[in-house]
Amino acid sequence: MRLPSRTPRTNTFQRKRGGQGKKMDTVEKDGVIDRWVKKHLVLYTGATRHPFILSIRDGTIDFSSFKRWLGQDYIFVREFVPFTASALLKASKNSDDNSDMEVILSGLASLNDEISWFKQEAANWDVPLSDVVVHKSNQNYCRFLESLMLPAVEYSVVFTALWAIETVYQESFSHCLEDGSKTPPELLESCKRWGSEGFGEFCRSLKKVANRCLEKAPDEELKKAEMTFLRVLELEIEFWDMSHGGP
Ligand SMILES: Cc1ncc(CNC=O)c(N)n1
Repeated sequence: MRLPSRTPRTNTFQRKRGGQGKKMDTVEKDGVIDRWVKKHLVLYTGATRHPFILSIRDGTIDFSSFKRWLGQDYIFVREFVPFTASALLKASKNSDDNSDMEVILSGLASLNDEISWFKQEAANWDVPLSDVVVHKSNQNYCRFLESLMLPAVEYSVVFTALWAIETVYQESFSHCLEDGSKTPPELLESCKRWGSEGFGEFCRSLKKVANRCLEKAPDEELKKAEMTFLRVLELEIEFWDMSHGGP
């Protein structure tokens, strides 16, 4: 199978210049993150082009799957808040760049809106959030987040996870908004939450921070961060499987 080539939109330097690969010196060198995405492209594509997402994009999604996802994701996002807060705490202690904290803080602020949005959306879809039974895949993912909140976990590892978790959603939901997609109108709001250009910009900021930390990290830490990236991809796939009605 030939995998689709990625658009050069991750290349912010080139984008800002409005260039289409004019001169070699305008092409930014791949950072650690891009190298990992290329190295693990099959797993990455598995997480960002999952059948659940493809069924939203082609309009064949079963709304009961969407409702299952909604209830489970609300639980996940509640756990994601303290995880993001733990990243903020590490940024305030370890970071050599003051703007890191602002990037995470904007993420926390949008999580505040997101929780309200989930409550409203659940009410619209008649999903009672108070009696959602947490699915095993979700439990595993939440437990993994908890393990990353421990003080001993390095900042670069936490940031890699944060970037990967947000980016899987961004790449997935933006795919449902592209020209030619047949996303049901009822689901457009959800897709825009993560698929919008604003969220894309946020993910690029996360990536810059992650790359900067990883470039300075010793080999051992780099290995840990790469394993964490892979684990996030696996957990995201399991989360989609669960939503899609898988095991
Ligand atoms: C399972 C999962 N992964 C990533 C996200 C996106 N981050 C915050 O909303 C999410 N909501 N759920």
